[in-house]
Amino acid sequence: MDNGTKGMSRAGRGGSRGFSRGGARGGARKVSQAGVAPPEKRPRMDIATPESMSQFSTAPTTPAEPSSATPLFQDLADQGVLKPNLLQAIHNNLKYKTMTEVQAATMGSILEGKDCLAQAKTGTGKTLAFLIPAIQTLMGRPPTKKSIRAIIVSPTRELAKQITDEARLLMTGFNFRSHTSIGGLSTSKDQKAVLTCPDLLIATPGRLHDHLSNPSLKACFTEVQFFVLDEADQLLDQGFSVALNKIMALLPPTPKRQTLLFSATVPNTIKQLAGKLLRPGYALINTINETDVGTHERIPQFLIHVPSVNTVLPSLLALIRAEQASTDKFKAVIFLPTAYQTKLFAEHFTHIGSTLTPFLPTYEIHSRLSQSKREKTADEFRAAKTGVLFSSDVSARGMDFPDVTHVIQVGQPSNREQYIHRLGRTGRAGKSGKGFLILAPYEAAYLTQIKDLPLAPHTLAPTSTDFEVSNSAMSRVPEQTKNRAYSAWLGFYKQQKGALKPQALVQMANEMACGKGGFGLKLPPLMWTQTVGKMGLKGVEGLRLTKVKPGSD
Ligand SMILES: Nc1ncnc2c1ncn2[C@@H]1O[C@H](COP(=O)(O)OP(=O)(O)OP(=O)(O)O)[C@@H](O)[C@H]1O
Repeated sequence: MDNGTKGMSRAGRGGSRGFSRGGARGGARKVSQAGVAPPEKRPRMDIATPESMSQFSTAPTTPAEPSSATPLFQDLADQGVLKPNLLQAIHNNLKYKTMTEVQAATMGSILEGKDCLAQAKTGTGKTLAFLIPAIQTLMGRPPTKKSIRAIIVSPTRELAKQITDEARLLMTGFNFRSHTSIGGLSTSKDQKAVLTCPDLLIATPGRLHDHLSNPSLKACFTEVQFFVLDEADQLLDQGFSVALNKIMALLPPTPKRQTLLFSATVPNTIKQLAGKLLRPGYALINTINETDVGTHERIPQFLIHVPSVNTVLPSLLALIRAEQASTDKFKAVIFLPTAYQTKLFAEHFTHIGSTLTPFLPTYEIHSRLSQSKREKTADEFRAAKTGVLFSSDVSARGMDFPDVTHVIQVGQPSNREQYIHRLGRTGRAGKSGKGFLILAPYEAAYLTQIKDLPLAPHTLAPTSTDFEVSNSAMSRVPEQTKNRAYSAWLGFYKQQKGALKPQALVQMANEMACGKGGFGLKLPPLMWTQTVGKMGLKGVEGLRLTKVKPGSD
């Protein structure tokens, strides 16, 4: 538990960054230059009716149209919708004067009390678009009982912490308390903090559900006035939907509670669901033109097809070398499909980064690390001028690491949306960036999911030195890491649409485990029979089985 006047590290660093090279501000300026922007350039906004729920309307009817040449936070204060002391806090604590396009498009409606489903590209300031109205809610009608008044739900722990930092910075000078409730932290400490009814609670779904179902904490949730799902499509999707449904059912019903859904990607299924969660008359706002794709034009995207599973690592090395040479401050996020592959790639690169000139430090974030380690690494990478962060999807959404020059996705993302969010870790707040996707032949089916996105083919031939350096680094990676990465690889690819048949999949995994350019093992790792059964690979030739659970011998 912290008071709102403390702890402002991340957002403070981001506080003076502007949208100087186009991007969101450029977009917003287009709206206002002509007084009223041409229809295709305007954010699509509508007041939803049940009939209009399945699509975003083109009718710009909300009062959030910017009124000056560049939409300013001051405009909202002049219209009487933003409180003057909150405007001061935005100016003084965040140092922002200009609204981004999504902020200009949504905040009028939200500050007037409407529910909202908002879609805007990655890195365009959606967090403040819901945080500012959240804080204004805290400044308004006091609750009749002591209660948490605003809740923000985030799919990942790191994002929850980041939102808390930004909220605390904005709340500096106000007497509000916030608390972050996330998995991986002491439950009893967390419960004690929740029991004091902080004004603003930022939580991950599992922990929030635990609190809501705890009778001793029930009283703290009686007057929640403001409820946000950040990365709403992910929260309402299969993995989280059960927890989310329970959360919604446990929150005391009140017609006065405002609910907001925000994301850079909103598939149609989620638009339909929104109708059930939001009150009638909610605002649908989409700042992405119908003809546009969900990625930024200024981030060139490249596709690298590697010829085999054992050219992935040397190709990645060749790519890092080439791209490092092309920029002063190479700062990359490299996404892998699973936690254990992330660990393997990070341990492998640790032995390489130190040999490069200039030295490239390695960072690693995934769910197999302790929460404190995850947070420490996120903070270190945020502050880093250069380096390579190997990450699983825990950093795919929302994370705002400053000045990331490259996003490299190694292996297929779990779906189309995840590709867009991962790419969005670069080119944020109007900055430039570059994206690469490295696919092996067995991943070709994934391309149908992103066929409309502008990926240009990129050829890359790793040299014999790349192979040598990669193999030598791999020989120093502990065998346990390789064994786990092998099993995780099989588990991930077995589940993917258009995956190889089981026999071919195991053969590919074995090639990776023992082939040159791969893990360099003498034999494929032993697999626990129960794991093999769960993966649906029972009886597949080529697997080496053990009845002993790994790690228990
Ligand atoms: N009005 C503004 N002017 C300048 N910079 C801003 C403004 N609003 C937000 N930013 C900065 O823009 C960056 C991206 O914002 P934010 O993280 O909210 O993006 P997002 O749209 O939520 O991205 P994602 O879809 O990846 O979650 C942050 O560093 C934030 O501090």
